[in-house]
Amino acid sequence: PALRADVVTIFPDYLAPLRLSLIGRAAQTGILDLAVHDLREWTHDRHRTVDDTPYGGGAGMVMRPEPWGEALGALVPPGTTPVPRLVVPTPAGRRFTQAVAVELAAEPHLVFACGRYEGIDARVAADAATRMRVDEISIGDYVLNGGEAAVLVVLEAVVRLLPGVVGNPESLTEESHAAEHDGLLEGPVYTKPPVWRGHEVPPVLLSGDHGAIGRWRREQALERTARVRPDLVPVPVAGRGLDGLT
Ligand SMILES: Nc1cc(-c2ccc3ccn(Cc4ccc(CN5CCCCC5)cc4)c3c2)n[nH]1
Repeated sequence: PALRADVVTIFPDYLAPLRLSLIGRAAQTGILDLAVHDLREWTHDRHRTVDDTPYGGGAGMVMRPEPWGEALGALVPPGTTPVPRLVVPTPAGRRFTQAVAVELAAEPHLVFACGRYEGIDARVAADAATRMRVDEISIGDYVLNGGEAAVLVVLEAVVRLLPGVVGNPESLTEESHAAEHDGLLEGPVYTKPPVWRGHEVPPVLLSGDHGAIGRWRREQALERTARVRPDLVPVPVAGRGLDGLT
């Protein structure tokens, strides 16, 4: 497979959507080798306890280190090659962007640790870091109840970049945030009918003048980016003039 992905969670059913559509097909065709594991497999008490009260006080509960240590030890035994990257979703992680998705898509093996409660005992990541690259990732500045939704987001963004997953690889380079698109947002898209409820498709798109269409689309991308995401509008660097922006 191009990518092996192990997901550890106390809610394995939450990852069921990964069996659908594009990602499901990638798993079926063997491009992706996906395994979802229930963390409670690595508990040994009658109540299969995975959480406990936080040292230092504070609200909520913290996930105990022992089950995580055993789970990661079982999935990544010492000496495993290639060494996987451990992706730990957290509000306190580095920002997940298209560039990070491209980075992760180049990895042969990803292990996702889905936390719940107020998070995972910090020693789990510290201990794992002695054996693998630990990547704490935030999918945005808002607080979820756990890491599972973040794993769905990360895996969707990563798997669609793998060769053979998306029918038309061209579509991967013309979209928003793609480096080839200068990281601009893509403009509006249209299909038949040419007029719908009185709304016309911009005539240039029906003109067949591909130069004009390309310029129009660029202008639309710049306009939309300036309106919706001014932070993404490239600032012309001295000496580089407008190249690539015309
Ligand atoms: N991008 C993004 C990812 C996540 C995410 C990912 C993984 C887990 C695991 C648990 N939660 C819930 C949660 C809630 C509140 C806090 C705040 N923190 C608690 C300790 C004391 C200081 C404050 C932390 C964790 C998660 C949340 N949310 N958003």
